[in-house]
Amino acid sequence: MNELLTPAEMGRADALAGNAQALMDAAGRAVARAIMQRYAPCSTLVLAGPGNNGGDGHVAADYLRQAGWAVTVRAWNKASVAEVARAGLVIDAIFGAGLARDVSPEVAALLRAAKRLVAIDVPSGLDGATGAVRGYAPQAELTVTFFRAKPGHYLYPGRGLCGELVLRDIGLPGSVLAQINPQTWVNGPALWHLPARAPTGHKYSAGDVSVLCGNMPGAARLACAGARRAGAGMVTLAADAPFLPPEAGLIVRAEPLEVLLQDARRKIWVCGPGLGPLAGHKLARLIAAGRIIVADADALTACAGAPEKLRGAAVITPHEGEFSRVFGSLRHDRLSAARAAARATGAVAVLKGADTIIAAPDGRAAINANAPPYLASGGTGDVLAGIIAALLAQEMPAFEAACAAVWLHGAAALKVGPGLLAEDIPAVLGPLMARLRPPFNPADY
Ligand SMILES: NC(=O)C1=CN([C@@H]2O[C@H](COP(=O)(O)OP(=O)(O)OC[C@H]3O[C@@H](n4cnc5c(N)ncnc54)[C@H](OP(=O)(O)O)[C@@H]3O)[C@@H](O)[C@H]2O)[C@@H](O)CC1
Ligand SMILES: Nc1ncnc2c1ncn2[C@@H]1O[C@H](COP(=O)(O)OP(=O)(O)O)[C@@H](O)[C@H]1O
Ligand SMILES: [K+]
Repeated sequence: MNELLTPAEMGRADALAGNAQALMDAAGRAVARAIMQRYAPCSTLVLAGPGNNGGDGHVAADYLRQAGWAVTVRAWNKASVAEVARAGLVIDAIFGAGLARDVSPEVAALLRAAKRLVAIDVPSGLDGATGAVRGYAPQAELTVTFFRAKPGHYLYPGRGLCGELVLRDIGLPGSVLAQINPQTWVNGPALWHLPARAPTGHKYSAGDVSVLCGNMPGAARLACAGARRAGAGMVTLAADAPFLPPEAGLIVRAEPLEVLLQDARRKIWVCGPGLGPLAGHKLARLIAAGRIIVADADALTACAGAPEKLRGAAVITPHEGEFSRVFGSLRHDRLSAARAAARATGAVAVLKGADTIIAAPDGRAAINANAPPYLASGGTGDVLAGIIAALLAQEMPAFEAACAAVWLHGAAALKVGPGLLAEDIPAVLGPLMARLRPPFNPADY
């Protein structure tokens, strides 16, 4: 159920399944049930559009009436703002997957008048492929969608407009997915497996991560803490100058980068957090040396307007500001922009934010949905870069490593709770990862 289907892919699923009438009956019934489970009977107005979304609305009205509800159905172009405003509950069945252009000001005025609104499939005006609003889209209390959710249910602003999202099975067989071959998922443990630790492993076999340290050493140290707690066997803070670390166990090397690169075991590098103006030069050096690189923060800023300089990095982790600096301003379709960035650089692109997108150069993409808003706190991105590096060091493929790290980062933040500081995240990673790793069974070895 992790797959996300664009409206176009959902159309193909419908066509492959065939029995349109039965699907519509199941969809309308699912909407009526979801409403009856959450609301007391009240004067209900269905705004029905010209396509199948409107058809679902008619069916839902029939089921609600059978249950004794007072329901009026109005065609979307016949309803008045006044009757919408009077209704106790409005069921928005105007446009769903067939939204083809911006909604008109007249439709927007109708939807705006609703006091309480339940959306069928999507709030009308919400682009299911991108999460963008086309003209206007109302705030729903509840959105009932069918078979598989859409990217727009998980991407802001759409995610915020859906209210509670309910996904219902309507009898469409999962086997149609084999023909559609969806390439977008909600991020979660079903997409990746954390590597097992061999009982005979040593610190280098669990992975060696080096973190470049520059003029803001706190950021690099946070990345080190993330990497150490996410299971890297050896983590080195590569400082250019002698540096006294307060935490025991953090290995600091003050040799020049060229000297450190002579050690072939130093395969995985975090380049960027707190690195300062030398970040561009150091990134180029690491790429030339064929290292596996997580490029973050200052390394991204050093590539402003020059995404080709990131070719050779394994994972890039821009927030929206850094992304815009490198790739140009982000418009309404961040999912496509992240995919294009991954294609252009050959790196897995992690576009960070409330709805972090992880995109692979081959077109796969995951949208993360478990991160609480208090994760937005200085330094949490540095910790994330370290977690990704640690999972790369444990030989997870780049897309899976980035997805797993983003999910663990969000889950860790939830576990810490409000008031979180970046340095709280590493401490809770161990127990979280222990639950997800394959069970350790000596008999297997
Ligand atoms: N598997 C599933 O999930 C199932 C899904 N089902 C349901 O089907 C829904 C999709 O149905 P759908 O394809 O008929 O499209 P829908 O959204 O009703 O709109 C199309 C109409 O709107 C019009 N139109 C578009 N934009 C407009 C605008 N801005 N302003 C004005 N008009 C606009 C467009 O006009 P046109 O562009 O052709 O001029 C066309 O007439 C889906 O959301 C779900 O509810 C279930 O029934 C069964 C299983
Ligand atoms: N509203 C939000 N909800 C959930 N997570 C968020 C939100 N805003 C930002 N984040 C997450 O917080 C982290 C911030 O990283 P970043 O912007 O690099 O900050 P820093 O440079 O201070 O480490 C990212 O993982 C991002 O996905
Ligand atoms: K709708």
